[in-house]
Amino acid sequence: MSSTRVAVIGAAGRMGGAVCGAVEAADGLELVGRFDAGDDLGDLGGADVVVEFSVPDASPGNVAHCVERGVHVVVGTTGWDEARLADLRDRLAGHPEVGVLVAPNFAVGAVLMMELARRAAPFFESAEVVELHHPDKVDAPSGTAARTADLVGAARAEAGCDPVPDATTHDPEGARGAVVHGIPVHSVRLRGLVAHQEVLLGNPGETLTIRHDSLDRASFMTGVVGAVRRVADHPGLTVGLEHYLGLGDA
Ligand SMILES: NC(=O)c1ccc[n+]([C@@H]2O[C@H](COP(=O)([O-])OP(=O)(O)OC[C@H]3O[C@@H](n4cnc5c(N)ncnc54)[C@H](O)[C@@H]3O)[C@@H](O)[C@H]2O)c1
Ligand SMILES: O=C(O)C1=N[C@H](C(=O)O)CCC1
Repeated sequence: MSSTRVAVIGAAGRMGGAVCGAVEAADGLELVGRFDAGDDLGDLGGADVVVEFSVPDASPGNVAHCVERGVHVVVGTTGWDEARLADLRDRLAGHPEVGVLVAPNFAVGAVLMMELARRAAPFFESAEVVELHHPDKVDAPSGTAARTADLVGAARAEAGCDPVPDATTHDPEGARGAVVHGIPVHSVRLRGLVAHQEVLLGNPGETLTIRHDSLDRASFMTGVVGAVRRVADHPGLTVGLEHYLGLGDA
């Protein structure tokens, strides 16, 4: 059987570099292109699948370039809000054979953390998300935290839960953090960290904390390589690796 040709966009970055190594080490995958800022993407090195880990403002244009050329894309870059996803869905309608996976986190433990939080949140009065990352990260809150808050907020709304209780009336410094889908989200940036998150759930007399730690970028590689192998079998847009793992809603 012939190998799958893979190109990486953002190849000079922390994730892109790790992905290039993982692709080179994987059976049945061949690394045919490394692209970074300022490069002409051209024919993408003849790739069947592109892995895209760049920056939020560049990612939609890079993905559009791939889709227009009929190339499947595995996207790890953050910043894919509803408006950007809607534009991508429209673009894919003209290329129904192309598969694109947009996943805020490729670590299996993080995927399970989000799924467990989604299921648990309607059983608790309070829910908050704390994400902790290395200080070279440019976006806040993290894509994982935003997605977690979205999933938790939607599950609570569907179950008819009240808003999370919060008596704060005076917060001149914004200490209560961002609010995503009704869920407070707090971002820590600390030298020494990689990528970590806690989902805090509370009821009278009890709390439940669901925590995930990526201690090394190796944690993302099994998910990325698995997605490269599967993306052609999932035409259209898929948001979240859980859908490739048999978890989550359709
Ligand atoms: N989904 C996941 O599992 C996961 C895991 C880690 C990081 N991320 C996300 O991946 C992205 C990259 O993270 P990182 O730590 O590798 O960042 P990084 O800054 O190390 O790498 C980003 C790379 O993108 C390049 N770049 C900038 N503009 C570009 C353009 N127009 N076209 C092509 N490349 C361009 C930069 O030069 C750089 O080499 C971030 O959005 C981050 O949040 C996602
Ligand atoms: O290191 C990063 O940057 C990460 N970004 C993703 C996010 O924003 O959720 C995934 C975790 C690591």
